[in-house]
Amino acid sequence: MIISQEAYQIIQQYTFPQQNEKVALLSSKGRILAESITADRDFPPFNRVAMDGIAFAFEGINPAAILVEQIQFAGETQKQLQDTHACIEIMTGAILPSGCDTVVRYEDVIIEEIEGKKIAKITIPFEEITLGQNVHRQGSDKIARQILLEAGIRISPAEIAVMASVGKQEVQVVASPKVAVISTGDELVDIAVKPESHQIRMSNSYMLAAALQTWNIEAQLFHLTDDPEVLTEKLTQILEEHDVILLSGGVSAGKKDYVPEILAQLGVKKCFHKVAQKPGKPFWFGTKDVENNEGKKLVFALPGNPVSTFLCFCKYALPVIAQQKPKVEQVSLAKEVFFKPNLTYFAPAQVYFDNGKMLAIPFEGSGSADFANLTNCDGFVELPSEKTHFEIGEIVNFVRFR
Ligand SMILES: Nc1nc2c(c(=O)[nH]1)N[C@H]1C(S)=C(S)[C@@H](COP(=O)(O)OP(=O)(O)OC[C@H]3O[C@@H](n4cnc5c(N)ncnc54)[C@H](O)[C@@H]3O)O[C@H]1N2
Ligand code: MOO
Ligand SMILES: [Mg+2]
Repeated sequence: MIISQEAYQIIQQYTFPQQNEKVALLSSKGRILAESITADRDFPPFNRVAMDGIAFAFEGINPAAILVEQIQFAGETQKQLQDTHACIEIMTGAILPSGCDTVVRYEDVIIEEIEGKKIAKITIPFEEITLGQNVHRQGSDKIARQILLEAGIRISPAEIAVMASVGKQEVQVVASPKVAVISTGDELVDIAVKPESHQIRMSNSYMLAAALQTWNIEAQLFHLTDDPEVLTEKLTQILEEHDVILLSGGVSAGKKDYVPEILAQLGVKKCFHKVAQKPGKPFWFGTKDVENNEGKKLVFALPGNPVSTFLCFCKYALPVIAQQKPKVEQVSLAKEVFFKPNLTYFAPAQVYFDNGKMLAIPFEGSGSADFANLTNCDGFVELPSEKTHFEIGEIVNFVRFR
């Protein structure tokens, strides 16, 4: 049996077989960028006016009387200032007219009709105006051919905006793994079936598929009975067709817990079986080589008790599947916990903010089969194995699922 930190380290060494794919810009949200994105033109691409008002040449202007020559709207081609002492009315987003270098906003100007001419007068002290104000200079943010986004970053709406602005309609991203979620067990029926008194509906598959969906990863769902022939035949095929396999159930000490043995027979190399933790002690993990790829097929055989399944998925599997190192969150315990066994204890907990501090109330429920208890919780507090009493105010790690 290995400790939780070791199990985590072992799994993080691996990646599923890496491939890239091209997707429509909007479908790239949440994915990992597999190409670098360069600026096709300067940012902004022209001297962009930043305030509605008047534009003029700063040098030699008479703030008390400035002739308004015309208006330059956003989206119009660039206009030209004729008289260096005059101005052009200007709108935010317009290109700065040639001959102008400074913009004063409408709030600081009065424009009057005098003898059929429009005359602007600046109403604030001229010392408050600076040369070039309210002009977002061409190339002041980024310059053409500069790299805007490096390959390897995760795409959020901010990156989508940058890519849209350089005209990227399709984006090269790292392909999501092909994931199989497999429930095992003779006692399980699908949710469409009314269970007999000795049966239960399978909930683990739906829990895992839903968790993957939040990362835009689609999973194919399977149910296999506790029959060595069925397991062998189906797992052979599933292993061929998928990069990541998430099994639940059949990994403990039961007479029909065949999963580890059959995976080994199918060439999945065991990395470990059993982790010194509660829940999820019987967790099994292995890998299978893939030809011409550094990545490996990753097989997570999760213990069947739903809280164990979910903890092992959140703590160990999701970071590699989503290729996202979890943010290390720490919380302060708001309730004391006693836990005797020499195991890392992942206790379900609800978190809330108080005075800028994140507090966690452990909701231990009635154990690793009590998955309804998770609906009150946001994640698991990670309580180290070295201690048996965890006091109020103690700072511990938090594995978040909500
Ligand atoms: N003699 C021992 N017995 C058990 C040990 C042990 O160390 N020695 N470990 C216990 C622990 S801890 C766990 S966790 C479970 C893990 O068991 P398995 O991985 O073999 O899972 P199953 O036996 O197939 O099922 C356990 C439990 O979970 C329910 N289950 C399974 N799949 C689903 C599903 N898809 N949806 C909902 N519920 C599911 C299943 O009906 C069982 O009740 O073993 C202990 N035993
Ligand atoms: O891992 Mo088991 O979940 O302790 O019941
Ligand atoms: Mg079992």
